[in-house]
Amino acid sequence: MIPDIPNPDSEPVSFANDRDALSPSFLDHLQSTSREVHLRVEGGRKLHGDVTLKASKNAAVALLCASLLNYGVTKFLNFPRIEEVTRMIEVLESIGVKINWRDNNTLELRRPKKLTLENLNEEAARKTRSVLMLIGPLMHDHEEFDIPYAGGCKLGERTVKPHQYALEEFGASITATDKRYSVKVDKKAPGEMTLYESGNTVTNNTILAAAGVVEETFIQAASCDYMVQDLCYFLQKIGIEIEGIGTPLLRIRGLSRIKKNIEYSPTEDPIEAMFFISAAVTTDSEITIRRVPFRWISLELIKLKRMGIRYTISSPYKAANGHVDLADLTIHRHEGKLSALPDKLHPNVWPGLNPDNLPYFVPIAGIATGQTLIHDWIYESRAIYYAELSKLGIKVELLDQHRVHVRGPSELVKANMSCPPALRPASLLLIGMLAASGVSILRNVYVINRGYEDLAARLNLLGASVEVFS
Ligand SMILES: CC(=O)N[C@H]1[C@@H](OP(=O)(O)OP(=O)(O)OC[C@H]2O[C@@H](n3ccc(=O)[nH]c3=O)[C@H](O)[C@@H]2O)O[C@H](CO)[C@@H](O)[C@@H]1O
Ligand SMILES: C=C(OP(=O)(O)O)C(=O)O
Repeated sequence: MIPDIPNPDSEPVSFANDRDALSPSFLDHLQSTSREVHLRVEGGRKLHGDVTLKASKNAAVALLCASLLNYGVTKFLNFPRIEEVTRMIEVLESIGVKINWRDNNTLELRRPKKLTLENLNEEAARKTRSVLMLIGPLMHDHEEFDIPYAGGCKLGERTVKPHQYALEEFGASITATDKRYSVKVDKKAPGEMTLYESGNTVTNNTILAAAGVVEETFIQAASCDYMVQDLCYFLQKIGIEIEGIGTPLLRIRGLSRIKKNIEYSPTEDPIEAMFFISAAVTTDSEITIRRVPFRWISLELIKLKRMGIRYTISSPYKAANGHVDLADLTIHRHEGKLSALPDKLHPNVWPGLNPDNLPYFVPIAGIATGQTLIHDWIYESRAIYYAELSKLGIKVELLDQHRVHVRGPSELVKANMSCPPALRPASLLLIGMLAASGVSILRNVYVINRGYEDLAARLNLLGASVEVFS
């Protein structure tokens, strides 16, 4: 019988009505971090010039967990210096991994023979959902261990069941005791298995478990999203056989021990690309975004084109990992000639519209003529945060906890606001503030810094005026 394990994210998000959900005191209450860094945004400026994308948070955290499989030196190039990576580094260092930044974006890691799991930094671990992906690699050399409840964006209930069910196939039994997952391992090879959900972190966890099994594992209903592909390319480089990358059917033949000195460059972030696209469109600016993994946002680009956004794409070239096609994307000015899509916008697992890119359509819809229905079915309460944009003048009507109507065109106005405890919704406020004339204040931006490196400086190079203060 499968033990029922509680989900830490099932706790706090239940809203009596929209007004409760949007009140500043409620948001302040939800804000969990003590690192108080704020932004002062002088908005209403046109952006210009070009910006180069960084690698993604979501591949980076999976790669950090994967580095535990390697007893040699793992060197990651082009690695993002973001809060989420810092939290995972704190966790890995606390269990004995030697980690150094060799230069600004080169990270070197070497695990010890024996990890000191009893010293695991719980405070850092509880701030990220990615610690769940430690279970897959740790299963290979530990029969019993604990992982604290995972954190991450607060978006309503986020299930951990798929992780439990998938890892059970490899012989892990996971129970919850005192805000921790206790894992007991009696290792076995599942052969063929099907994931309970095609989630990204669960797919990565399963791949990391399969990477230590010498028999072939055939995984069905795998996520084929970008961070899964990046993880697979890294694992291939350290000697794991993987077939089916970019498809829901993965065949993996692992190794019992890996000791290699290896270098790997994760791919540029398709979600950061969408952040800059949304910033350019909302401020009606022309900018060039360099190193865009454009095939990972092809559906997003088609939707934008149908709304009237004009863009040009350079000839493709390869990412540093030699696998992913990149191009430079120029977003042209629309001069107010955008129209709402007649059909609803909704996310899906790849190759659908990326769940983390959906939010960036809210400000865009806000300046387009007409009404857009945005249906965020993936998360239980992320749509509630979209209504925060109404404080910046965008007409967002919350229909229920998953759906909003956005009516445009709107004139954006300055505001003084706190970040909600979710990365993409918080970054929407920054986009709105860039477009609103006058000085806006965005308080406590830790949640944005979880996923984007040096955003204020990079926006300022594009002609924005964003000052960081604490
Ligand atoms: C570190 C990392 O990579 N985080 C990403 C990852 O989180 P992660 O993979 O952890 O996402 P979750 O497991 O929380 O899944 C997100 C939501 O989608 C639902 N769901 C997912 C798959 C599915 O086939 N059916 C389904 O209903 C889940 O029940 C959950 O409510 O994927 C999310 C969805 O793209 C992204 O927002 C996160 O940025
Ligand atoms: C939901 C997100 O992240 P996480 O899974 O790390 O909470 C996100 O990156 O938008």
